[in-house]
Amino acid sequence: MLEKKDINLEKAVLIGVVTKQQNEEKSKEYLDELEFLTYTAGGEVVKRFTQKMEMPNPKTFIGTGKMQEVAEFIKENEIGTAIFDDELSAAQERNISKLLECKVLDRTNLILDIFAQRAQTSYARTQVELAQCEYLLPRLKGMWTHLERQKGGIGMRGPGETEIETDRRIVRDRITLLKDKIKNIDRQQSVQRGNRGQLVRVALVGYTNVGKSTLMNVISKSDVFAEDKLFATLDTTVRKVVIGNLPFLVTDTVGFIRKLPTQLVESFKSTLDEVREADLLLHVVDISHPSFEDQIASVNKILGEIDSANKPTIMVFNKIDTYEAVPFDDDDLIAVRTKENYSLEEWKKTWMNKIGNDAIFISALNKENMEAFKRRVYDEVRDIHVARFPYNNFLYPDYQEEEE
Ligand SMILES: Nc1nc2c(ncn2[C@@H]2O[C@H](COP(=O)(O)OP(=O)(O)OP(=O)(O)O)[C@@H](O)[C@H]2O)c(=O)[nH]1
Ligand SMILES: [Mg+2]
Repeated sequence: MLEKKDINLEKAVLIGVVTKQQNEEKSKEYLDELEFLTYTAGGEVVKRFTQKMEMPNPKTFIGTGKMQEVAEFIKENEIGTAIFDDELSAAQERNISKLLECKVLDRTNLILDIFAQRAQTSYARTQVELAQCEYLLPRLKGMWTHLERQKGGIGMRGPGETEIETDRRIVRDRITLLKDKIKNIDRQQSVQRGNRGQLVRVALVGYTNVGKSTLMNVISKSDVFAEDKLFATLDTTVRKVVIGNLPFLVTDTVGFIRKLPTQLVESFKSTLDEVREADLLLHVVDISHPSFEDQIASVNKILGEIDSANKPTIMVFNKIDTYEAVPFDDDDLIAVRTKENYSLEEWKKTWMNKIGNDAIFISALNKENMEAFKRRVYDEVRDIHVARFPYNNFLYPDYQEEEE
């Protein structure tokens, strides 16, 4: 078994950079998200360090002066973990560990660990372990080179090499085994999927924590786990839903995140098949989140990676109950009105207006606007259904409000 990194992060510091591509505001947003990830993993952020630089330092991520400052803070405040807001190379991790003398994690580590903690079924656990192995494999060499150097000299190179090779082989064998295991489960699942027949399939997709599972529970009267932490859902749930007299299947699945580690996208491929095989996507967005537009872009990018970018999609803007515009001071003649000052009505007139019918505004929590949502989904599902079974067209008249 692969050893799971023990993350008992009571006290952590975050370290990020401000670069040309990533201004102060963006950097703050990213660190906010990193803090939420840390909290989800079970940690508490005591302090954030940022440094302005052209680009991250290839040896130590941030500069040595700044690193000294971090090291002192860590010592004085008995910090157990330093978390970097990007993927560190093996060499960077090694160098930094020496300087900081505490556990050093990067964004990918953190996400992998949350997935490991949250995986409930053996299927999810297998997929996470595969991602961990894939993350580890290219780093094994780095883990050993400094030992080799210490041993050094003639005649010592052999054993060092052998150890790396042995370790690599163990991890590679494990990867093969895990892939086989996943393939077996996939085979069983595709049989199950075959049994579901020809019903239209709708998949809930979106950034993590936007309310997919909450919406799933509302429309299918089911009880999927929803929580105000990241990646509450790892396993896929499929429910049969009936609107009007029209039955279809709805899938709730894992949420996406900016820079989702590629190893995870790879190993969750079969979970994501549910999305790939769907007839219609409901792209759920948390409109109350300050960077919801970036989140939409991240989700679209991942949808592209799994060949699902061009599916019929309804944008579901959720959490309208907590949407709050930053108040704009009309008397301030210097201030420029920006997106964060937009009211919901102003937002609706932006690019959202262009997608017209395909934008729905709801609160899954308070069940606001659910009738409009149901009508829109019904119409779309009916069109797909009718195209598939032209002969029972007459069965599905236009949507009529359900009597409560
Ligand atoms: N205010 C408000 N909160 C909501 C709404 N919908 C969901 N939430 C809350 O948002 C948090 C996340 O909800 P989930 O349904 O778990 O989100 P998810 O998209 O399934 O998240 P992952 O499974 O982690 O990807 C929970 O605390 C919900 O109660 C809403 O319409 N308004
Ligand atoms: Mg969920």
